Amino acid sequence: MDKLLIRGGRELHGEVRISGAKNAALPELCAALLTDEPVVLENVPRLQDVATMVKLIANMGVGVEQGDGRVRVDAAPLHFPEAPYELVKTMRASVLALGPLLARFGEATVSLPGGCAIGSRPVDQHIKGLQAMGAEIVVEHGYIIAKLPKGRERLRGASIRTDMITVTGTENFLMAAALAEGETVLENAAQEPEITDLAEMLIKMGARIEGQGTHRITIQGVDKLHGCTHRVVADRIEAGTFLCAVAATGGDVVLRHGRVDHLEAVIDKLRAAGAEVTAVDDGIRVRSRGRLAAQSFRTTEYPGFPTDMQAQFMALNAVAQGPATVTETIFENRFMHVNELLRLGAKIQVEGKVAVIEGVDKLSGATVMATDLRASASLVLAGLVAEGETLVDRIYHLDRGYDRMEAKLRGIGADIHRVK
Ligand SMILES: CC(=O)N[C@H]1[C@@H](OP(=O)(O)OP(=O)(O)OC[C@H]2O[C@@H](n3ccc(=O)[nH]c3=O)[C@H](O)[C@@H]2O)O[C@H](CO)[C@@H](O)[C@@H]1O
Ligand SMILES: C=C(OP(=O)(O)O)C(=O)O
Repeated sequence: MDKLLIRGGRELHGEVRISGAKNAALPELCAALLTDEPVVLENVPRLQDVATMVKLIANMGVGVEQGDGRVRVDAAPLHFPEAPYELVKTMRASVLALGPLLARFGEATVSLPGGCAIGSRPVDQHIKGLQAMGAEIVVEHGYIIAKLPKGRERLRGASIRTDMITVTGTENFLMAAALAEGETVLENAAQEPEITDLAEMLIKMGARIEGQGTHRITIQGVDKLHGCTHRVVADRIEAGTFLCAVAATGGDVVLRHGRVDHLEAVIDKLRAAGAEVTAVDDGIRVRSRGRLAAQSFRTTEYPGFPTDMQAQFMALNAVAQGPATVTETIFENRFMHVNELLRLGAKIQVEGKVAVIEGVDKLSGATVMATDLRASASLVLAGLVAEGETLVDRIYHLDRGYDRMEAKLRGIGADIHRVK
């Protein structure tokens, strides 16, 4: 099993190219299932979840060609509208196949994604919303089995208000509603940039959507969608991770393609901590010197502080000056990195949803174990600032969602290597 060996204590300097967003590429690969014409996605990140999604749709009979960050999807030959457990178990985003399959074929069988390290993550809201659109859904033997009632050819538009804001739920409804009969109104919709990017792609395919980027999205269903070429939006979480890395280690780095406007909550905290963050031509520049001031924050839905950045900012707080509280409001079990940070010498106490961090002068390298995607990134950041060697085990979690992270870090001066 691959591990990362990091020798900490180096400043980071230079330029990093931010890849396309995992959390946009995954729904967009599923959106390509909505049409029998070819769809080309550009700027697709090279990471394990994308490979899994490609495998999942290829298994349905879809033609997929890949190369140079482009993926061409031809869903005309799709004949098996199913997502089996073996492929779904490693990636919750597989549930995004449900809406498009149901909308185009009137049936779908998708394995329940199951719980994962960060929380139980049910999909009840996805099911409830699609039922409101006329689907008959049962959950049996670990599968969501959905179909249209006899005599119906299309989903019908509906007014859907979810109990909480759900990102992939909103995406499933957007894709399903694009081909439904009549109008769908999504109240309490997620506003993440990945939602807006998906909506823009669907509009290129002929969908009629208004209100993306707000809590109320209206979709007028159309009979047919066509092919398109779409460039995946830059990954704000990858950019945020590099921002925290440079802020914590010190240095001066430009994140090419990074978007300041998608990271305001994180950048506000970095500036308050003492890092200099500015918008530059097609990118973000971050400069940092000396010890930062620890920052308290609560994770909330976009445009609030993203839960997907909580672990990385916690690593920065661990070596900053003063106390800070971090409150995780989205997932019930997203402090798995804390015990590993403690092994590096951090001082953190967790009480329910709140972690209290007392910044220490230095961390010291040790062997630590990654438990989920962003926890892994947090441990890498901690390793970059720790004295001596840190070995991060189980980095398959990191590979799920980062495009060659260690190569990018090496490119700006980090001493980090993949070892067996
Ligand atoms: C592939 C992808 O885009 N993943 C992102 C997406 O995950 P994902 O879309 O799975 O996260 P949601 O926005 O759905 O989850 C928000 C909260 O709602 C709960 N919930 C959600 C749906 C449902 O049917 N029932 C229910 O109870 C969840 O357990 C969680 O507590 O948004 C999360 C929150 O920003 C991010 O951390 C993930 O990186
Ligand atoms: C939790 C994440 O992803 P997923 O929803 O794919 O598990 C993430 O990107 O941090």
